[in-house]
Amino acid sequence: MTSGDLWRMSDEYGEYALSPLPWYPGNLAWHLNLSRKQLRKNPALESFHEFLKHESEVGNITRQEAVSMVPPLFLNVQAGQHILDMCAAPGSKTFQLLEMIHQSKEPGLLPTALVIANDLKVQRCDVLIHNTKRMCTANLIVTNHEAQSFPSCSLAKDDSETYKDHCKPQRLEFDRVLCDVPCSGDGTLRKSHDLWRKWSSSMGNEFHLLQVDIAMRGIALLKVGGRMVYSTCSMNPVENEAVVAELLRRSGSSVELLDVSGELRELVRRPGLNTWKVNDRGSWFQTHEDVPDSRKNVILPSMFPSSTSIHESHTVYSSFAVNSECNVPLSRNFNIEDTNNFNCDTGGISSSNSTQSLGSKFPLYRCMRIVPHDQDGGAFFIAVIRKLSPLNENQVIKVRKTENLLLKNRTVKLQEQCQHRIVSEVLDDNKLLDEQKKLSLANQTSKDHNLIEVQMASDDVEYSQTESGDRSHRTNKLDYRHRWKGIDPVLFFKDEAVIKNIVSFFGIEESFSLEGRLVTRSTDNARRIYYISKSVRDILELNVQVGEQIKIASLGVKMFVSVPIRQILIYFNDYMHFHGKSAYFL
Ligand SMILES: C[S@@+](CC[C@H](N)C(=O)[O-])C[C@H]1O[C@@H](n2cnc3c(N)ncnc32)[C@H](O)[C@@H]1O
Repeated sequence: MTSGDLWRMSDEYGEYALSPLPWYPGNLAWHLNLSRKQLRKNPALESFHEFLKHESEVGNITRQEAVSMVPPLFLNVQAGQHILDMCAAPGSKTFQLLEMIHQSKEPGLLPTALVIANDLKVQRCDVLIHNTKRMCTANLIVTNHEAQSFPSCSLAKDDSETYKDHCKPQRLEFDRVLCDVPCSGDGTLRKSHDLWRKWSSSMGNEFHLLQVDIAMRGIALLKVGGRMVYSTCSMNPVENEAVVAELLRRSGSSVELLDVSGELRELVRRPGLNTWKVNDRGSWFQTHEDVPDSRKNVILPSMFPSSTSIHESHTVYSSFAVNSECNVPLSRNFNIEDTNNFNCDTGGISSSNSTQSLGSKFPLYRCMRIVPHDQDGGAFFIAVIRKLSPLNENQVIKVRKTENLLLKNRTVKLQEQCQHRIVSEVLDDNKLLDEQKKLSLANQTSKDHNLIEVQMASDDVEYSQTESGDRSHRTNKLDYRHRWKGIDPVLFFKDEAVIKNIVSFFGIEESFSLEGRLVTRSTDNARRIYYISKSVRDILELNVQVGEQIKIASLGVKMFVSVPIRQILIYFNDYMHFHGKSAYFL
Protein backbone atom coordinates (compact mmCIF):
# COMPACT_ATOMS: atom_id res chain seq x y z
CA MET A 1 0.00 0.00 0.00
CA THR A 2 1.38 3.39 -0.89
CA SER A 3 0.99 6.67 0.97
CA GLY A 4 -0.96 7.80 -2.12
CA ASP A 5 -3.59 5.10 -1.37
CA LEU A 6 -3.89 6.29 2.20
CA TRP A 7 -4.13 9.91 1.13
CA ARG A 8 -6.86 9.13 -1.42
CA MET A 9 -8.82 7.14 1.15
CA SER A 10 -8.77 9.80 3.83
CA ASP A 11 -9.56 12.44 1.21
CA GLU A 12 -12.65 10.61 0.04
CA TYR A 13 -13.88 8.83 3.18
CA GLY A 14 -12.56 11.02 5.98
CA GLU A 15 -9.47 10.68 8.13
CA TYR A 16 -10.88 7.70 10.04
CA ALA A 17 -11.24 5.48 6.96
CA LEU A 18 -8.30 3.48 8.25
CA SER A 19 -7.22 3.79 11.86
CA PRO A 20 -5.30 1.63 14.34
CA LEU A 21 -7.30 -0.02 17.12
CA PRO A 22 -5.99 1.81 20.19
CA TRP A 23 -6.17 -1.23 22.46
CA TYR A 24 -4.32 -3.70 20.21
CA PRO A 25 -0.64 -3.97 21.20
CA GLY A 26 1.97 -2.72 18.75
CA ASN A 27 -0.51 -1.07 16.35
CA LEU A 28 -0.96 -4.48 14.76
CA ALA A 29 -4.74 -4.24 14.25
CA TRP A 30 -6.50 -1.61 12.15
CA HIS A 31 -10.10 -0.65 11.66
CA LEU A 32 -11.19 -0.15 8.06
CA ASN A 33 -14.26 2.02 7.95
CA LEU A 34 -15.31 0.97 4.45
CA SER A 35 -17.89 -1.55 3.33
CA ARG A 36 -16.85 -4.40 1.05
CA LYS A 37 -18.84 -2.73 -1.71
CA GLN A 38 -16.99 0.57 -1.34
CA LEU A 39 -13.72 -1.32 -1.42
CA ARG A 40 -14.63 -3.30 -4.52
CA LYS A 41 -16.32 -0.61 -6.55
CA ASN A 42 -14.08 2.41 -6.10
CA PRO A 43 -11.32 2.43 -8.79
CA ALA A 44 -9.21 4.75 -6.61
CA LEU A 45 -8.98 1.95 -4.04
CA GLU A 46 -8.12 -0.80 -6.49
CA SER A 47 -4.48 -1.17 -5.55
CA PHE A 48 -5.37 -1.04 -1.85
CA HIS A 49 -7.96 -3.76 -2.39
CA GLU A 50 -5.42 -5.89 -4.27
CA PHE A 51 -2.94 -5.35 -1.46
CA LEU A 52 -5.49 -6.55 1.10
CA LYS A 53 -6.39 -9.62 -0.92
CA HIS A 54 -2.80 -10.64 -1.55
CA GLU A 55 -1.63 -10.10 2.01
CA SER A 56 -4.63 -12.07 3.31
CA GLU A 57 -3.87 -14.97 0.99
CA VAL A 58 -0.27 -15.25 2.12
CA GLY A 59 -1.22 -14.96 5.78
CA ASN A 60 0.15 -11.51 6.54
CA ILE A 61 -3.28 -9.97 7.11
CA THR A 62 -6.41 -11.45 8.65
CA ARG A 63 -9.75 -9.73 8.26
CA GLN A 64 -11.70 -10.18 11.46
CA GLU A 65 -14.36 -8.60 13.68
CA ALA A 66 -12.34 -6.38 16.03
CA VAL A 67 -13.89 -7.51 19.30
CA SER A 68 -13.29 -11.16 18.47
CA MET A 69 -9.55 -10.47 18.69
CA VAL A 70 -9.76 -9.55 22.37
CA PRO A 71 -9.88 -12.97 24.16
CA PRO A 72 -6.48 -14.25 22.92
CA LEU A 73 -4.86 -11.00 24.07
CA PHE A 74 -5.90 -11.67 27.66
CA LEU A 75 -4.13 -15.03 27.54
CA ASN A 76 -0.86 -13.11 27.76
CA VAL A 77 0.97 -15.72 25.69
CA GLN A 78 4.69 -16.12 26.36
CA ALA A 79 7.44 -17.79 24.36
CA GLY A 80 7.49 -21.58 24.46
CA GLN A 81 4.05 -22.07 25.96
CA HIS A 82 1.64 -24.88 25.21
CA ILE A 83 -1.82 -23.55 24.32
CA LEU A 84 -5.14 -25.34 23.94
CA ASP A 85 -7.90 -23.70 21.88
CA MET A 86 -10.85 -25.84 22.96
CA CYS A 87 -13.54 -24.72 20.49
CA ALA A 88 -11.45 -23.36 17.68
CA ALA A 89 -13.27 -23.40 14.33
CA PRO A 90 -13.32 -21.45 12.07
CA GLY A 91 -9.97 -20.52 13.56
CA SER A 92 -9.67 -16.76 13.69
CA LYS A 93 -8.45 -16.86 17.28
CA THR A 94 -6.23 -19.88 16.57
CA PHE A 95 -4.55 -17.88 13.83
CA GLN A 96 -3.96 -15.04 16.24
CA LEU A 97 -2.46 -17.45 18.79
CA LEU A 98 -0.16 -18.85 16.10
CA GLU A 99 0.94 -15.33 15.22
CA MET A 100 1.73 -14.76 18.89
CA ILE A 101 3.90 -17.87 19.25
CA HIS A 102 5.76 -17.08 16.05
CA GLN A 103 6.32 -13.51 17.19
CA SER A 104 7.69 -14.53 20.55
CA LYS A 105 10.37 -16.85 19.17
CA GLU A 106 14.04 -16.05 18.97
CA PRO A 107 14.93 -14.67 15.53
CA GLY A 108 16.02 -17.39 13.10
CA LEU A 109 14.64 -20.21 15.23
CA LEU A 110 11.37 -22.10 15.05
CA PRO A 111 9.17 -21.51 18.08
CA THR A 112 9.27 -24.08 20.84
CA ALA A 113 5.62 -23.38 21.61
CA LEU A 114 2.61 -25.44 20.56
CA VAL A 115 -1.04 -24.78 19.75
CA ILE A 116 -3.63 -27.56 19.85
CA ALA A 117 -6.79 -26.33 18.13
CA ASN A 118 -9.85 -28.48 18.69
CA ASP A 119 -13.40 -28.54 17.39
CA LEU A 120 -16.24 -30.98 17.76
CA LYS A 121 -17.45 -30.88 14.19
CA VAL A 122 -15.46 -32.58 11.45
CA GLN A 123 -16.54 -30.14 8.73
CA ARG A 124 -15.62 -27.20 10.92
CA CYS A 125 -12.24 -28.83 11.59
CA ASP A 126 -11.72 -28.78 7.81
CA VAL A 127 -12.44 -25.06 7.73
CA LEU A 128 -10.08 -24.61 10.67
CA ILE A 129 -7.32 -26.51 8.85
CA HIS A 130 -7.89 -24.48 5.69
CA ASN A 131 -7.83 -21.17 7.56
CA THR A 132 -4.67 -21.92 9.52
CA LYS A 133 -2.78 -23.27 6.51
CA ARG A 134 -1.82 -19.71 5.59
CA MET A 135 0.42 -19.67 8.65
CA CYS A 136 2.68 -22.49 7.39
CA THR A 137 3.39 -23.54 10.92
CA ALA A 138 4.99 -26.72 12.18
CA ASN A 139 3.70 -26.02 15.69
CA LEU A 140 -0.02 -26.74 15.27
CA ILE A 141 -2.11 -29.85 15.90
CA VAL A 142 -5.80 -29.79 14.92
CA THR A 143 -7.91 -32.25 16.89
CA ASN A 144 -11.51 -33.39 16.70
CA HIS A 145 -12.99 -34.03 20.16
CA GLU A 146 -15.79 -32.98 22.39
CA ALA A 147 -13.96 -30.33 24.36
CA GLN A 148 -15.64 -31.41 27.59
CA SER A 149 -13.95 -34.79 27.32
CA PHE A 150 -10.67 -33.73 25.75
CA PRO A 151 -8.14 -36.48 26.56
CA SER A 152 -5.37 -35.93 29.06
CA CYS A 153 -3.06 -38.65 27.72
CA SER A 154 -1.77 -39.50 31.19
CA LEU A 155 0.95 -42.09 31.13
CA ALA A 156 0.66 -45.14 33.31
CA LYS A 157 3.15 -45.12 36.18
CA ASP A 158 5.62 -47.60 34.69
CA ASP A 159 5.75 -45.66 31.43
CA SER A 160 6.09 -42.34 33.19
CA GLU A 161 9.19 -43.59 34.98
CA THR A 162 10.82 -44.35 31.61
CA TYR A 163 9.80 -40.98 30.26
CA LYS A 164 11.13 -38.99 33.19
CA ASP A 165 14.67 -39.61 31.97
CA HIS A 166 13.91 -37.94 28.69
CA CYS A 167 12.17 -34.83 30.04
CA LYS A 168 9.20 -35.66 27.87
CA PRO A 169 5.62 -34.67 28.76
CA GLN A 170 3.82 -37.32 30.77
CA ARG A 171 0.34 -35.98 30.16
CA LEU A 172 -1.29 -33.10 28.36
CA GLU A 173 -1.09 -29.90 30.38
CA PHE A 174 -1.37 -26.42 29.01
CA ASP A 175 0.08 -23.07 30.05
CA ARG A 176 -2.84 -21.33 28.36
CA VAL A 177 -6.36 -22.46 27.53
CA LEU A 178 -8.76 -20.55 25.32
CA CYS A 179 -12.34 -21.54 26.02
CA ASP A 180 -14.34 -19.68 23.37
CA VAL A 181 -17.46 -21.76 23.82
CA PRO A 182 -20.51 -22.31 21.61
CA CYS A 183 -23.17 -19.81 22.65
CA SER A 184 -26.44 -18.20 21.60
CA GLY A 185 -24.41 -15.55 19.75
CA ASP A 186 -26.56 -12.52 20.53
CA GLY A 187 -23.46 -10.35 20.65
CA THR A 188 -23.39 -10.54 16.86
CA LEU A 189 -26.93 -9.15 16.45
CA ARG A 190 -25.65 -6.11 14.59
CA LYS A 191 -24.37 -8.20 11.72
CA SER A 192 -26.38 -11.47 12.05
CA HIS A 193 -29.75 -10.28 10.88
CA ASP A 194 -31.22 -13.81 10.99
CA LEU A 195 -30.75 -13.87 14.72
CA TRP A 196 -33.32 -11.11 15.24
CA ARG A 197 -36.08 -13.52 14.32
CA LYS A 198 -34.70 -16.54 16.18
CA TRP A 199 -33.47 -14.92 19.40
CA SER A 200 -35.21 -15.34 22.73
CA SER A 201 -34.00 -14.46 26.21
CA SER A 202 -34.07 -18.13 27.23
CA MET A 203 -31.82 -19.31 24.37
CA GLY A 204 -28.78 -19.22 26.62
CA ASN A 205 -30.28 -21.79 29.03
CA GLU A 206 -29.62 -24.54 26.52
CA PHE A 207 -25.90 -23.79 26.42
CA HIS A 208 -25.23 -23.23 30.12
CA LEU A 209 -24.35 -26.77 31.20
CA LEU A 210 -22.29 -27.53 28.10
CA GLN A 211 -20.36 -24.31 28.66
CA VAL A 212 -19.70 -25.22 32.31
CA ASP A 213 -18.55 -28.72 31.33
CA ILE A 214 -16.21 -27.45 28.62
CA ALA A 215 -14.70 -24.80 30.87
CA MET A 216 -14.25 -27.26 33.77
CA ARG A 217 -12.33 -29.54 31.41
CA GLY A 218 -10.24 -26.54 30.43
CA ILE A 219 -9.39 -25.90 34.08
CA ALA A 220 -8.50 -29.56 34.57
CA LEU A 221 -6.07 -29.42 31.63
CA LEU A 222 -4.53 -26.14 32.75
CA LYS A 223 -1.14 -26.15 34.49
CA VAL A 224 -0.97 -24.72 37.98
CA GLY A 225 -0.08 -21.06 37.46
CA GLY A 226 -1.61 -21.15 33.97
CA ARG A 227 -4.28 -18.84 32.57
CA MET A 228 -7.60 -19.69 30.98
CA VAL A 229 -9.79 -17.23 29.10
CA TYR A 230 -13.50 -18.01 29.00
CA SER A 231 -15.39 -16.09 26.33
CA THR A 232 -18.70 -15.93 24.47
CA CYS A 233 -20.14 -13.62 21.87
CA SER A 234 -23.32 -13.42 23.93
CA MET A 235 -24.48 -10.94 26.53
CA ASN A 236 -26.73 -13.46 28.29
CA PRO A 237 -25.63 -13.76 31.97
CA VAL A 238 -26.73 -17.41 32.07
CA GLU A 239 -23.98 -18.16 29.53
CA ASN A 240 -21.53 -15.80 31.14
CA GLU A 241 -21.46 -14.75 34.78
CA ALA A 242 -23.51 -17.82 35.81
CA VAL A 243 -20.97 -20.11 34.12
CA VAL A 244 -18.01 -18.31 35.70
CA ALA A 245 -19.67 -18.44 39.14
CA GLU A 246 -20.24 -22.17 38.74
CA LEU A 247 -16.59 -22.68 37.76
CA LEU A 248 -15.49 -20.84 40.90
CA ARG A 249 -17.94 -22.81 42.99
CA ARG A 250 -16.80 -26.17 41.64
CA SER A 251 -13.11 -25.39 41.67
CA GLY A 252 -13.03 -23.78 45.10
CA SER A 253 -9.63 -22.41 46.04
CA SER A 254 -7.98 -24.08 43.04
CA VAL A 255 -8.69 -21.10 40.79
CA GLU A 256 -9.14 -17.36 40.98
CA LEU A 257 -11.01 -14.96 38.76
CA LEU A 258 -8.34 -12.47 37.75
CA ASP A 259 -8.69 -8.73 37.92
CA VAL A 260 -7.25 -7.69 34.54
CA SER A 261 -8.33 -4.06 34.72
CA GLY A 262 -4.68 -3.07 34.37
CA GLU A 263 -4.32 -4.90 31.04
CA LEU A 264 -5.31 -3.40 27.66
CA ARG A 265 -6.37 -0.20 29.38
CA GLU A 266 -7.50 1.38 26.12
CA LEU A 267 -10.16 -1.28 25.67
CA VAL A 268 -13.52 0.04 26.86
CA ARG A 269 -15.21 -2.65 28.91
CA ARG A 270 -17.91 -2.92 31.56
CA PRO A 271 -17.82 -5.04 34.71
CA GLY A 272 -19.59 -8.38 34.92
CA LEU A 273 -23.10 -8.50 36.37
CA ASN A 274 -23.77 -9.47 39.94
CA THR A 275 -27.52 -10.00 39.70
CA TRP A 276 -29.75 -11.24 36.90
CA LYS A 277 -32.94 -13.13 36.35
CA VAL A 278 -33.47 -16.31 34.37
CA ASN A 279 -36.12 -16.57 31.68
CA ASP A 280 -37.97 -19.78 30.92
CA ARG A 281 -40.90 -19.96 28.53
CA GLY A 282 -41.75 -16.30 28.95
CA SER A 283 -41.48 -16.17 32.77
CA TRP A 284 -38.67 -14.53 34.70
CA PHE A 285 -37.25 -16.13 37.86
CA GLN A 286 -34.98 -14.66 40.51
CA THR A 287 -34.08 -17.86 42.32
CA HIS A 288 -34.24 -21.55 41.58
CA GLU A 289 -36.90 -21.94 44.27
CA ASP A 290 -39.22 -19.77 42.17
CA VAL A 291 -39.02 -22.18 39.22
CA PRO A 292 -42.04 -24.51 38.90
CA ASP A 293 -41.22 -28.08 39.93
CA SER A 294 -41.91 -29.35 36.42
CA ARG A 295 -39.07 -27.15 35.07
CA LYS A 296 -36.56 -27.50 37.91
CA ASN A 297 -34.62 -30.17 36.07
CA VAL A 298 -34.17 -27.93 33.02
CA ILE A 299 -33.60 -24.61 34.72
CA LEU A 300 -30.62 -25.47 36.90
CA PRO A 301 -29.65 -23.88 40.23
CA SER A 302 -26.29 -22.84 38.79
CA MET A 303 -28.03 -20.51 36.33
CA PHE A 304 -28.94 -18.16 39.20
CA PRO A 305 -26.65 -15.61 40.83
CA SER A 306 -27.71 -16.55 44.35
CA SER A 307 -26.99 -20.21 43.79
CA THR A 308 -24.96 -21.93 46.45
CA SER A 309 -24.67 -24.46 43.68
CA ILE A 310 -25.77 -27.94 43.43
CA HIS A 311 -24.02 -28.56 46.71
CA GLU A 312 -23.16 -26.20 49.50
CA SER A 313 -19.52 -26.80 50.22
CA HIS A 314 -18.03 -23.61 48.83
CA THR A 315 -17.24 -20.81 51.16
CA VAL A 316 -14.00 -19.86 49.50
CA TYR A 317 -14.93 -16.66 47.78
CA SER A 318 -17.21 -15.26 50.43
CA SER A 319 -14.03 -14.12 52.13
CA PHE A 320 -12.26 -12.46 49.22
CA ALA A 321 -10.51 -9.22 50.02
CA VAL A 322 -12.88 -6.77 48.49
CA ASN A 323 -11.52 -3.40 49.50
CA SER A 324 -7.91 -4.08 48.78
CA GLU A 325 -8.72 -5.68 45.46
CA CYS A 326 -11.32 -3.21 44.33
CA ASN A 327 -8.94 -1.52 41.94
CA VAL A 328 -11.20 -1.57 38.91
CA PRO A 329 -10.09 1.08 36.45
CA LEU A 330 -11.54 4.46 36.87
CA SER A 331 -12.90 6.88 34.29
CA ARG A 332 -13.99 5.74 30.85
CA ASN A 333 -13.30 2.10 31.42
CA PHE A 334 -15.60 1.60 34.31
CA ASN A 335 -19.13 2.20 33.17
CA ILE A 336 -21.13 0.67 35.97
CA GLU A 337 -24.46 -0.43 34.66
CA ASP A 338 -27.36 0.88 36.69
CA THR A 339 -28.93 -2.53 36.78
CA ASN A 340 -25.81 -4.09 38.13
CA ASN A 341 -26.07 -2.64 41.62
CA PHE A 342 -22.35 -2.87 41.96
CA ASN A 343 -20.94 -1.74 45.26
CA CYS A 344 -17.21 -1.74 45.84
CA ASP A 345 -17.51 -1.81 49.60
CA THR A 346 -19.41 -5.06 49.57
CA GLY A 347 -17.62 -6.64 46.67
CA GLY A 348 -20.43 -6.29 44.19
CA ILE A 349 -23.17 -7.34 46.61
CA SER A 350 -25.75 -4.70 47.35
CA SER A 351 -26.13 -3.79 51.01
CA SER A 352 -29.88 -4.25 50.83
CA ASN A 353 -30.81 -7.55 52.42
CA SER A 354 -33.09 -8.69 49.66
CA THR A 355 -30.51 -8.16 46.94
CA GLN A 356 -27.78 -9.64 49.11
CA SER A 357 -29.51 -12.97 49.08
CA LEU A 358 -30.01 -12.72 45.32
CA GLY A 359 -26.56 -11.51 44.29
CA SER A 360 -23.57 -13.68 43.58
CA LYS A 361 -20.93 -14.14 46.27
CA PHE A 362 -18.17 -14.10 43.70
CA PRO A 363 -16.24 -11.08 42.42
CA LEU A 364 -17.98 -11.26 39.08
CA TYR A 365 -17.31 -7.58 38.43
CA ARG A 366 -13.85 -8.78 37.33
CA CYS A 367 -15.46 -10.30 34.24
CA MET A 368 -15.59 -8.05 31.19
CA ARG A 369 -18.56 -7.10 29.04
CA ILE A 370 -17.71 -5.41 25.78
CA VAL A 371 -20.82 -3.82 24.32
CA PRO A 372 -21.38 -2.56 20.76
CA HIS A 373 -22.23 1.03 21.65
CA ASP A 374 -19.02 1.67 23.60
CA GLN A 375 -16.63 1.37 20.68
CA ASP A 376 -18.72 0.65 17.63
CA GLY A 377 -18.24 -3.11 17.25
CA GLY A 378 -19.63 -6.46 18.31
CA ALA A 379 -20.32 -7.60 21.86
CA PHE A 380 -18.15 -10.05 23.81
CA PHE A 381 -17.99 -11.48 27.31
CA ILE A 382 -14.57 -12.38 28.71
CA ALA A 383 -13.37 -13.80 32.02
CA VAL A 384 -9.76 -14.60 32.90
CA ILE A 385 -9.08 -17.43 35.33
CA ARG A 386 -5.81 -18.48 36.90
CA LYS A 387 -5.21 -21.94 38.30
CA LEU A 388 -3.72 -21.86 41.77
CA SER A 389 -3.58 -25.54 42.65
CA PRO A 390 -4.68 -28.89 41.23
CA LEU A 391 -8.43 -29.45 41.28
CA ASN A 392 -9.79 -31.18 44.29
CA GLU A 393 -11.20 -34.29 42.67
CA ASN A 394 -13.61 -35.06 45.50
CA GLN A 395 -15.25 -31.72 45.18
CA VAL A 396 -15.70 -32.10 41.45
CA ILE A 397 -17.08 -35.59 41.84
CA LYS A 398 -19.58 -34.47 44.50
CA VAL A 399 -20.95 -31.80 42.22
CA ARG A 400 -21.14 -34.22 39.35
CA LYS A 401 -23.15 -36.77 41.32
CA THR A 402 -25.93 -34.34 42.12
CA GLU A 403 -25.79 -32.85 38.70
CA ASN A 404 -26.08 -36.22 37.07
CA LEU A 405 -29.31 -36.77 38.93
CA LEU A 406 -30.57 -33.59 37.38
CA LEU A 407 -29.27 -34.69 34.03
CA LYS A 408 -30.91 -38.06 34.35
CA ASN A 409 -34.32 -36.46 34.75
CA ARG A 410 -33.53 -34.03 32.04
CA THR A 411 -32.41 -36.68 29.59
CA VAL A 412 -35.50 -38.82 30.15
CA LYS A 413 -37.48 -35.68 29.45
CA LEU A 414 -35.45 -34.99 26.33
CA GLN A 415 -35.98 -38.49 25.07
CA GLU A 416 -39.72 -38.14 25.57
CA GLN A 417 -39.66 -34.85 23.75
CA CYS A 418 -37.74 -36.46 20.93
CA GLN A 419 -40.32 -39.15 20.53
CA HIS A 420 -42.98 -36.51 20.27
CA ARG A 421 -40.91 -34.46 17.86
CA ILE A 422 -41.05 -31.36 19.96
CA VAL A 423 -37.35 -30.88 20.56
CA SER A 424 -36.61 -27.19 20.70
CA GLU A 425 -34.70 -25.67 17.81
CA VAL A 426 -31.43 -25.22 19.64
CA LEU A 427 -31.35 -28.70 21.14
CA ASP A 428 -30.03 -30.50 18.12
CA ASP A 429 -29.17 -34.17 17.92
CA ASN A 430 -25.65 -33.55 19.10
CA LYS A 431 -26.89 -31.95 22.23
CA LEU A 432 -29.18 -34.81 22.97
CA LEU A 433 -26.26 -37.16 22.40
CA ASP A 434 -24.22 -35.10 24.81
CA GLU A 435 -26.86 -35.36 27.47
CA GLN A 436 -27.33 -39.05 26.90
CA LYS A 437 -23.62 -39.61 27.00
CA LYS A 438 -23.34 -37.89 30.36
CA LEU A 439 -26.19 -39.94 31.65
CA SER A 440 -24.60 -43.17 30.50
CA LEU A 441 -21.33 -42.13 32.11
CA ALA A 442 -23.14 -41.37 35.33
CA ASN A 443 -24.84 -44.70 35.40
CA GLN A 444 -21.61 -46.53 34.53
CA THR A 445 -23.48 -49.82 34.25
CA SER A 446 -25.47 -49.21 31.11
CA LYS A 447 -22.97 -48.03 28.56
CA ASP A 448 -24.66 -47.72 25.22
CA HIS A 449 -21.84 -47.66 22.68
CA ASN A 450 -24.17 -46.43 19.98
CA LEU A 451 -24.28 -43.13 21.80
CA ILE A 452 -20.57 -42.55 21.51
CA GLU A 453 -20.09 -40.19 18.64
CA VAL A 454 -16.63 -41.25 17.63
CA GLN A 455 -16.35 -44.97 17.71
CA MET A 456 -13.13 -46.82 17.96
CA ALA A 457 -12.07 -48.52 14.80
CA SER A 458 -12.60 -52.24 14.91
CA ASP A 459 -9.63 -54.24 16.06
CA ASP A 460 -8.90 -55.70 12.66
CA VAL A 461 -7.04 -52.57 11.49
CA GLU A 462 -3.46 -53.53 12.16
CA TYR A 463 -1.10 -50.74 12.93
CA SER A 464 1.86 -50.86 10.59
CA GLN A 465 4.88 -51.73 12.70
CA THR A 466 7.38 -50.74 10.09
CA GLU A 467 6.02 -47.22 9.83
CA SER A 468 5.24 -46.84 13.51
CA GLY A 469 8.84 -46.23 14.36
CA ASP A 470 11.44 -47.76 16.57
CA ARG A 471 9.37 -48.00 19.72
CA SER A 472 8.46 -51.61 19.11
CA HIS A 473 11.09 -52.78 21.59
CA ARG A 474 9.01 -51.30 24.36
CA THR A 475 6.03 -53.10 25.78
CA ASN A 476 3.25 -54.59 23.74
CA LYS A 477 1.26 -51.49 24.63
CA LEU A 478 3.02 -49.88 21.71
CA ASP A 479 1.79 -52.56 19.39
CA TYR A 480 -1.47 -50.68 19.30
CA ARG A 481 -4.05 -50.68 16.61
CA HIS A 482 -5.16 -47.50 14.98
CA ARG A 483 -7.96 -46.14 17.02
CA TRP A 484 -9.98 -43.57 15.14
CA LYS A 485 -12.40 -44.55 12.48
CA GLY A 486 -12.32 -42.46 9.31
CA ILE A 487 -9.08 -40.70 10.23
CA ASP A 488 -5.69 -41.76 8.95
CA PRO A 489 -3.12 -42.47 11.64
CA VAL A 490 -0.10 -40.22 11.90
CA LEU A 491 3.14 -42.12 11.29
CA PHE A 492 6.73 -41.07 11.63
CA PHE A 493 8.43 -41.06 8.22
CA LYS A 494 11.58 -43.10 8.63
CA ASP A 495 12.80 -43.98 5.15
CA GLU A 496 16.46 -43.14 5.69
CA ALA A 497 17.36 -43.31 1.99
CA VAL A 498 14.68 -40.82 0.99
CA ILE A 499 15.50 -38.49 3.87
CA LYS A 500 19.20 -38.58 2.97
CA ASN A 501 18.47 -37.66 -0.63
CA ILE A 502 16.11 -34.89 0.39
CA VAL A 503 18.72 -33.44 2.74
CA SER A 504 21.45 -33.44 0.10
CA PHE A 505 19.28 -32.15 -2.76
CA PHE A 506 17.86 -29.24 -0.80
CA GLY A 507 21.13 -28.57 0.97
CA ILE A 508 19.48 -28.78 4.37
CA GLU A 509 21.91 -27.86 7.11
CA GLU A 510 22.52 -30.16 10.03
CA SER A 511 21.15 -27.57 12.44
CA PHE A 512 17.74 -27.99 10.77
CA SER A 513 17.10 -31.45 12.10
CA LEU A 514 14.68 -33.71 10.28
CA GLU A 515 15.13 -36.56 12.74
CA GLY A 516 11.78 -37.48 14.22
CA ARG A 517 10.27 -34.41 12.56
CA LEU A 518 8.81 -35.92 9.40
CA VAL A 519 5.43 -37.60 9.52
CA THR A 520 2.97 -38.97 7.04
CA ARG A 521 -0.56 -40.38 7.09
CA SER A 522 -0.60 -44.12 6.43
CA THR A 523 -3.10 -44.36 3.62
CA ASP A 524 -1.31 -41.90 1.37
CA ASN A 525 1.69 -44.21 1.13
CA ALA A 526 3.97 -41.37 2.20
CA ARG A 527 2.78 -39.22 -0.68
CA ARG A 528 2.75 -36.21 1.57
CA ILE A 529 5.41 -35.60 4.17
CA TYR A 530 4.74 -33.13 6.95
CA TYR A 531 7.29 -31.35 9.09
CA ILE A 532 6.53 -31.00 12.79
CA SER A 533 8.14 -28.99 15.55
CA LYS A 534 9.83 -30.66 18.51
CA SER A 535 6.88 -29.69 20.70
CA VAL A 536 4.46 -31.44 18.31
CA ARG A 537 6.75 -34.46 18.10
CA ASP A 538 6.76 -34.83 21.90
CA ILE A 539 2.96 -34.77 22.01
CA LEU A 540 2.78 -37.23 19.13
CA GLU A 541 5.09 -39.63 20.95
CA LEU A 542 3.04 -39.29 24.10
CA ASN A 543 -0.09 -40.00 22.07
CA VAL A 544 1.49 -43.18 20.69
CA GLN A 545 2.49 -44.16 24.19
CA VAL A 546 -1.03 -43.82 25.58
CA GLY A 547 -2.68 -45.66 22.69
CA GLU A 548 -3.71 -42.78 20.47
CA GLN A 549 -6.10 -40.97 22.75
CA ILE A 550 -5.91 -37.82 20.63
CA LYS A 551 -7.86 -37.80 17.41
CA ILE A 552 -5.55 -35.81 15.15
CA ALA A 553 -7.20 -34.20 12.14
CA SER A 554 -4.08 -32.40 10.95
CA LEU A 555 -0.60 -31.45 12.14
CA GLY A 556 2.55 -29.67 11.09
CA VAL A 557 3.29 -28.16 7.72
CA LYS A 558 3.14 -30.06 4.45
CA MET A 559 6.74 -29.97 3.25
CA PHE A 560 7.21 -32.60 0.53
CA VAL A 561 4.70 -34.08 -1.88
CA SER A 562 5.51 -37.02 -4.12
CA VAL A 563 4.07 -37.34 -7.61
CA PRO A 564 4.57 -40.61 -9.50
CA ILE A 565 5.54 -39.83 -13.11
CA ARG A 566 6.56 -42.72 -15.36
CA GLN A 567 7.38 -44.90 -12.37
CA ILE A 568 9.68 -42.27 -10.92
CA LEU A 569 8.74 -40.72 -7.65
CA ILE A 570 9.20 -36.98 -7.58
CA TYR A 571 9.14 -35.09 -4.32
CA PHE A 572 8.10 -31.48 -4.60
CA ASN A 573 8.97 -29.13 -1.85
CA ASP A 574 5.62 -27.79 -0.75
CA TYR A 575 6.96 -25.49 1.94
CA MET A 576 6.96 -22.02 0.49
CA HIS A 577 10.17 -20.49 1.73
CA PHE A 578 12.35 -23.55 1.80
CA HIS A 579 15.61 -22.95 -0.02
CA GLY A 580 13.81 -21.95 -3.21
CA LYS A 581 14.08 -25.44 -4.70
CA SER A 582 10.92 -27.08 -5.89
CA ALA A 583 11.47 -30.67 -6.93
CA TYR A 584 13.37 -33.72 -5.91
CA PHE A 585 13.94 -36.82 -8.00
CA LEU A 586 14.44 -40.18 -6.35
C1 LIG B 1 -17.91 -19.62 19.07
S1 LIG B 1 -17.42 -20.83 17.95
C2 LIG B 1 -15.67 -20.70 18.08
C3 LIG B 1 -15.06 -19.59 17.29
C4 LIG B 1 -13.56 -19.70 17.22
N1 LIG B 1 -12.96 -19.69 18.54
C5 LIG B 1 -12.93 -18.57 16.40
O1 LIG B 1 -12.46 -17.61 16.97
O2 LIG B 1 -12.91 -18.70 15.17
C6 LIG B 1 -17.76 -22.29 18.80
C7 LIG B 1 -17.23 -23.55 18.16
O3 LIG B 1 -17.43 -24.60 19.11
C8 LIG B 1 -17.66 -25.79 18.39
N2 LIG B 1 -18.29 -26.71 19.37
C9 LIG B 1 -19.58 -26.87 19.68
N3 LIG B 1 -19.72 -27.77 20.66
C10 LIG B 1 -18.47 -28.20 20.97
C11 LIG B 1 -17.94 -29.13 21.89
N4 LIG B 1 -18.71 -29.82 22.71
N5 LIG B 1 -16.60 -29.33 21.90
C12 LIG B 1 -15.78 -28.64 21.07
N6 LIG B 1 -16.23 -27.74 20.19
C13 LIG B 1 -17.56 -27.52 20.14
C14 LIG B 1 -18.52 -25.38 17.23
O4 LIG B 1 -18.38 -26.30 16.18
C15 LIG B 1 -17.94 -24.00 16.90
O5 LIG B 1 -17.00 -24.13 15.87
